Amino acid sequence: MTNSTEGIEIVSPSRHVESETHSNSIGSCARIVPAVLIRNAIKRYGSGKRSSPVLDGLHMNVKQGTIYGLLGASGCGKTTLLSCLVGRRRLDSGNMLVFGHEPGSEESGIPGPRVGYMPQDLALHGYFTIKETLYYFGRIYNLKADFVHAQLEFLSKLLDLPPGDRYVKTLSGGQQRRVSFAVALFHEPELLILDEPTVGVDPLLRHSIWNHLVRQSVDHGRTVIVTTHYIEEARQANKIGLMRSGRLLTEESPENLLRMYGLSSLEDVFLKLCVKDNGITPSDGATISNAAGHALDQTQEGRRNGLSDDCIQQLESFEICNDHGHQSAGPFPVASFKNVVHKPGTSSMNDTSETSSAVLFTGSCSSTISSSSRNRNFTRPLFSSHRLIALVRKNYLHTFRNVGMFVFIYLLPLIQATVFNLTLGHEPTGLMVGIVNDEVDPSEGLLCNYTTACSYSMLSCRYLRYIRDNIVQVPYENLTEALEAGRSGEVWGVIHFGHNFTEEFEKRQVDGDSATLENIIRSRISINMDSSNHLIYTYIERWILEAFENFFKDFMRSCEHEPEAGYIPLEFMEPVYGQKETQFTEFMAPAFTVLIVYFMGVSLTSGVFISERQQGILDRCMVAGVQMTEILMSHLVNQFTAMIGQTALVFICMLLIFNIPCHGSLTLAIFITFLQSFVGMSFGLLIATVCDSEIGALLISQASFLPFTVICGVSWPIEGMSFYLRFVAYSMPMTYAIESLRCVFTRGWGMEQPDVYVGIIISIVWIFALLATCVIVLRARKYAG
Ligand SMILES: Nc1ncnc2c1ncn2[C@@H]1O[C@H](COP(=O)(O)OP(=O)(O)OP(=O)(O)O)[C@@H](O)[C@H]1O
Repeated sequence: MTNSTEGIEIVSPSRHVESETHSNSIGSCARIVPAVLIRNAIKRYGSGKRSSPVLDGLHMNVKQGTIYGLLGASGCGKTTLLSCLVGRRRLDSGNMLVFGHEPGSEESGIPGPRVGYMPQDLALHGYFTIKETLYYFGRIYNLKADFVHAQLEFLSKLLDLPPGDRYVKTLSGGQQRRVSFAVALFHEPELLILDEPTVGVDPLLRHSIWNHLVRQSVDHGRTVIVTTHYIEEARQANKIGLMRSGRLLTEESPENLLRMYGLSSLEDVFLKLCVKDNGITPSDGATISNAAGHALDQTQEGRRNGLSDDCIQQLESFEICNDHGHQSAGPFPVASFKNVVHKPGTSSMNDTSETSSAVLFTGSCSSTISSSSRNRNFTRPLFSSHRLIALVRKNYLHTFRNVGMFVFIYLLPLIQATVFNLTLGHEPTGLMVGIVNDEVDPSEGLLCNYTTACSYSMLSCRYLRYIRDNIVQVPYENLTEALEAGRSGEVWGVIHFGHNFTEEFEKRQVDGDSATLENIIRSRISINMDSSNHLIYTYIERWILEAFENFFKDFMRSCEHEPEAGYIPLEFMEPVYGQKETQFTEFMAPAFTVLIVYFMGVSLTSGVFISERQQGILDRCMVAGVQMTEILMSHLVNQFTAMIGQTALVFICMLLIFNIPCHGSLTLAIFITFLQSFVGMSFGLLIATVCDSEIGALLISQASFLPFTVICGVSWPIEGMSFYLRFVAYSMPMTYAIESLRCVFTRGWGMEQPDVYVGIIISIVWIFALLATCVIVLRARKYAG
């Protein structure tokens, strides 16, 4: 009997029940291979005293081609059970088989396209449109284009979805849940696992959703496990499992439950069972019969369904067989799935596959199902191109639809490089230095003159003219006043000339080796410095010395003496590498380039799949068959292009805009930088695999910034560190690379130099080590495929 609501065909529950009776009446073991079979399932969260079982000896049996309504109060463990069924969690003990195999095993094909999962969380990308969402999953499942198109139209009508170009984030909660539901239905899986699909859906639509589920089970033999808070809507299920505190109180058809308890509503039945359950302490995990009194255990149920005793024994031997870990050796169902073609009408997948039969039982109950589309072998390659393409495309959309992210990726490195060049390494200017020149005495006519001749006249004034403009000379009347200005921070230092400086200087020149100590003291220029700022102190000291050298040599020249005569016999010749006046910026530039790309890599990747994991998107994708290695690879592909852009921008900024010279091969310099970007990205991925929250990832990446920066010799030579700390410094991922890049930039060295190739080799070793650790962590956390 069929009805129609808004043009959608509604199949009445009565027809559905009729069909179930029919299928159950076939007394073949093949027919009873359950879609889901669970025995004595135990699952705890956490460990130690605080942990209590969420699943507590649960038994469950779901026949193929039926709808199973899983009901229970909030927190009773429904979602946990479903996540174990889809292979995202493992039981602590007990047995669970889906289509005859343990979920998560390769043979089961779950996770994978056999199952359609609608989690409780939305688990969708908000920046996708509805159409893009469904196309995305279409690519993940490798569905044919015409099938995808047809399904999109069909499900849009069935679920009354908003226009396909609406972004998911702009939809109402109810609309979003319907899109989520559509995703679960989209590829027409054999097993549908739906966690509260009808929340926020109006009654009319709920009705058509249920009718669609009924039709899926009746017409297409699909199995549906559905949780719902609307207990009465579960009347349309073939069987209901009433769950409480991690156990099933009963597992029966709605009609039987109502009949057995003589009640008119399932809510009342549930209430009655709960009241009974309060007086019961389950011993070895509550069985259906001991909990409810009236409900049947699986053996009884088997008898009701007309199964032979042999078959029932086989079902009962499930635990024994599985405990030995030899599914194929024992009497338990041994399904061997091989690839089959599955198209709309015949198969919707693009996978190359073949139809085959599957041995379901050994011994007297052996039976085969030929030409069954269920018997597929989902061997998982390391990655599949269609899933990888879907993931890469998704990542690009995420980047380019998110303005903040785009700016972060491409403008931030540019801004950082610009800020670096504008702020670091430049000579300080406007440094106030006090001058106390006791030689000058206007009352006695002793004033500064500006002669350049060979004349011992007011040499103090002559010397001061050689001091760079970076120093602002502030005259003071006397030394006490000037020193006071120094103490109060008005000047960085005080230069003092004695009363007869020029005279004493001349005497010292003439006396040479026989100059007296008194003469030496009177002829010197005394300087008091504020050394609280080391860099400024160093600059002023250097400029004062430099000024004296220039003054002295010029004076000697004006007197036609050899300029070097009488000056300290030290001469810094042309440097082997670089110039005499090499800017600090040039020293810092290679290190800063590495720093920028490294930490951009870390920041970009450290949060990549954390939000997806938090929102349940990652889980949903993995239930769809996506493997963690594919997710990692897709991020590597995406970050790769971002890294190319970032490295190019940083180099353009450094070399072209701020004219930092690169004396070696530019290609080599870019290669070393690029590798460091890769190291940063790998470290970021590791953070993402370890952390469960974005804030945790942010804290780790931020916390690593300062120690890494300081210890890698970015701004201070490693030679200045203590002996043991140097080992730590050299074990950091950036240290050798910075040295290597400096060698290329400033020395112009090439690959033949050990200092260069060691940096490259160590970067590559770091990349492999970090990525391998990622995979290990993901496997340990059960996120790997
Ligand atoms: N990852 C986790 N770590 C620790 N405890 C958890 C975790 N997930 C669930 N739990 C706890 O396990 C219990 C069962 O949770 P579950 O989500 O399976 O219940 P539920 O029946 O689906 O509830 P609801 O109907 O509200 O969704 C709850 O007490 C919950 O707090």
